[in-house]
Amino acid sequence: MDTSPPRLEIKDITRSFGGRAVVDHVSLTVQPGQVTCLLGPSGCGKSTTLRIIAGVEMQDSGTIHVDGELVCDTIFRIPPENRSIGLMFQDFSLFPHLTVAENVAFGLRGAKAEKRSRVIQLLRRVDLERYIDDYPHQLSGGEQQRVALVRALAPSPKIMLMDEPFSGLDNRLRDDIRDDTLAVLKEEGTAVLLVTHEPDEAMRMADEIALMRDGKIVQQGAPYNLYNAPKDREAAAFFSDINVIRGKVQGALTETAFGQFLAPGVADGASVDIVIRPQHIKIDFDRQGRGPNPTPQDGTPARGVVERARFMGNESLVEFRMDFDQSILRATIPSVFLPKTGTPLWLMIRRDRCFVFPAKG
Ligand SMILES: Nc1ncnc2c1ncn2[C@@H]1O[C@H](COP(=O)(O)OP(=O)(O)OP(=O)(O)O)[C@@H](O)[C@H]1O
Repeated sequence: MDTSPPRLEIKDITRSFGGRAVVDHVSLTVQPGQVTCLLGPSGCGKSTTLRIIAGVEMQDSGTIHVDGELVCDTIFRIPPENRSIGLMFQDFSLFPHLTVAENVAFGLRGAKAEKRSRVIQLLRRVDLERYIDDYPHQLSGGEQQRVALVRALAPSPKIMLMDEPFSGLDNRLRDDIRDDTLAVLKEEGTAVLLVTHEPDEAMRMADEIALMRDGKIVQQGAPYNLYNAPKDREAAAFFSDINVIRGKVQGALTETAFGQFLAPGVADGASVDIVIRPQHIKIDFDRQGRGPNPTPQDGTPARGVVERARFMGNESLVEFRMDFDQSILRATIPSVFLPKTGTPLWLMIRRDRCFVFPAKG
């Protein structure tokens, strides 16, 4: 078993502005070669956490360790430039008056020949060696971003902090650059803490996601754990559109139009939200009112009438007005399926893919 300390460890970090805890007892660790994403909505405190680790913002309490050594508490503080931390932001601001080579070499110390060889090695790695003597304005946005990446990596930082580094790039370019960036960071063995508000980006990049809300980390784990076992309704909703069916609990069960659902540990009379993602709703035909033949796993079917159907590219999104309470439920189907408005259809929900949470409010 590896007993070496984490590359980055922050413990119980808190920071308040005007009496409001913007970062509220945040703890996390990142191992070498691991990418951890701090994921959360705008304003939840992600960037402030990153700025504290970088050393440009002071925490009110808590500690930061790198490879087991104290970097910062409320008394002792290693200055930002000595923390072996690379930074990469959305606004990647290369120096316009310096060539690509000079930009990449900017944070490097040592002999000229040595620096040049590290610059060439890195530019070759991101397939940009041919631009070595060009100026940033001669490069596309994606190329500039790759130069910014290798500039940050040039001094071989132990940790890379990235704040929405890809949000300035257009969609298709972004996927390629994300994958390239990830490959380079893994190869260099850098520990990465990446801030993003986009769940897709976090799922694509992260070994581990720390989901943040109102200054706190509410759930932490591998992307599939957060997606498949969200802690609450909001965590489920952060990763995809959701449908919510509310029910009252009696004897640890709740009765709905889709049949009974288990609600263990919830008191009699309390309400629960049954959360189901649109891709886990099954659709069947009406067959002149005879309806479907559900399997035990599908549970009881409930009838709805198509409100509207749209083709989304790789799936169709169908909205139903449900007979039982006139609420709207949304289902996605991975093909072209565009029933006419007013068509009666039956819906079943995949019980193994439902989440039951105590209702709030
Ligand atoms: N220096 C400061 N003084 C006062 N308030 C601040 C300061 N820095 C951040 N805040 C506030 O703290 C909250 C969290 O900001 P932060 O930038 O960390 O959030 P974020 O999750 O990174 O959001 P975004 O994705 O929009 O950048 C915001 O409400 C912000 O206005």
